[in-house]
Amino acid sequence: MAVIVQCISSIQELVSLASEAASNIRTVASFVYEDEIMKKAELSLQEPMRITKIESMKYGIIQGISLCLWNIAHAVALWYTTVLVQRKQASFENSIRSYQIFSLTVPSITELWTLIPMVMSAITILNPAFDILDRETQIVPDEPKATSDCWLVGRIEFQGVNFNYPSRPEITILDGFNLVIEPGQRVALVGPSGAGKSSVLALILRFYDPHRGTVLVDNKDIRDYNLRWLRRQIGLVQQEPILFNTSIRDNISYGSEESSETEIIQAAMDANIHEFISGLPEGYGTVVGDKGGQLSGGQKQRIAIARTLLKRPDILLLDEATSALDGESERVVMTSLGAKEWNNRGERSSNITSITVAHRLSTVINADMIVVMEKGKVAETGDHQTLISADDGVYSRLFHLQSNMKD
Ligand SMILES: Nc1ncnc2c1ncn2[C@@H]1O[C@H](COP(=O)(O)OP(=O)(O)OP(=O)(O)O)[C@@H](O)[C@H]1O
Repeated sequence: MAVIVQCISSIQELVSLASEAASNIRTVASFVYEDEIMKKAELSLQEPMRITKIESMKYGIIQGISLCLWNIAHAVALWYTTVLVQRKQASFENSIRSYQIFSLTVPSITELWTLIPMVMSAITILNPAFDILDRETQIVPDEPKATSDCWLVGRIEFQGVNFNYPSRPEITILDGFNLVIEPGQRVALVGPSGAGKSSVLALILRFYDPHRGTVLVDNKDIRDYNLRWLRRQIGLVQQEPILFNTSIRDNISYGSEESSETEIIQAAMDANIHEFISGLPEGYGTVVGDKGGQLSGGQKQRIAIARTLLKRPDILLLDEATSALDGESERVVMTSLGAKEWNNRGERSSNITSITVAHRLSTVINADMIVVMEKGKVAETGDHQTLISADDGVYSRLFHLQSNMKD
């Protein structure tokens, strides 16, 4: 059984290698790595080939032996039938009847025997799938009793949150993390790479639950909300937006299919991408290609922002979402995001709460509050002016470093 598992894992390795190489073909080609990929593919096929050869031989031998045994049994049965008839110990009629039953049933039994290895392989292949299906999720996505009938003002609070990823329990990502974000605040999370900024966003979206401490939204433990409903109130735009191989219109209205053309255009305008789309021969009907391959990084990001704005979230999370935009374009997008109120929905009178994770500090100077993170903790908070005036502060140091690099 172990050999079958090994064979399957080698084939899975090959499939993932091939799909990874195909979807990253530009990187592969630019590093002239095609031959290496082929070598790796051949290498990963060697073991399944060796196993398949041995298994085929075993199967052939079993088949041969069973066929041989069947023919011998056939001959013995025929011979014994003749003997019984000659000795008048059985009538000819009964002997033929018994022989017929024997010759019809025995091949089926032999056939069953040869099927056993195939059945065992099928069970081995299916077992991991059943294990996944049987796995109980710790975060219930659709708890009917959980809160889902309100709208959010967008106050977020982290109370003494300790967090580590389940795959690396020994590494503490957030360590006694405390933060209060008031409704409508535009907050920027900054700090060195690996400080835990994106992990903060992951906890707000409840991709994970904290190990210790509480995340509160509108003063209520995030675990008391219906998860699907909560995620519908939150908009997330990531650095690498996922676009589908369909029209720009469908990509923007993804998840908000009921939106009108006017609303789609307004979202595109807010994301500063309407002008570009209008200039295309097929406008909003332009198909963007596989993973948005026919668009630039900045255009993809702006379409993703438009898609999120159309969702009209109460809380907006931007994880390096404007990193591919030029300064002017970024300024326009950030200004329009800052002014979002959704008051045309008649439900909000204040701005939406937004949390932006950014490396380029020039993009966060207008934030209401800048949170500087270091090693899973809040190192400093304040607005740009306050933080820049603390000469020995982390923010001040990072800001001057980035300004000097530009000069
Ligand atoms: N899914 C995951 N499983 C295990 N560890 C992870 C996972 N995602 C992130 N990490 C680890 O958690 C730590 C914090 O990552 P996080 O992405 O939150 O940092 P960050 O401050 O946003 O970094 P960056 O600015 O480089 O994006 C890192 O050390 C990272 O390796």
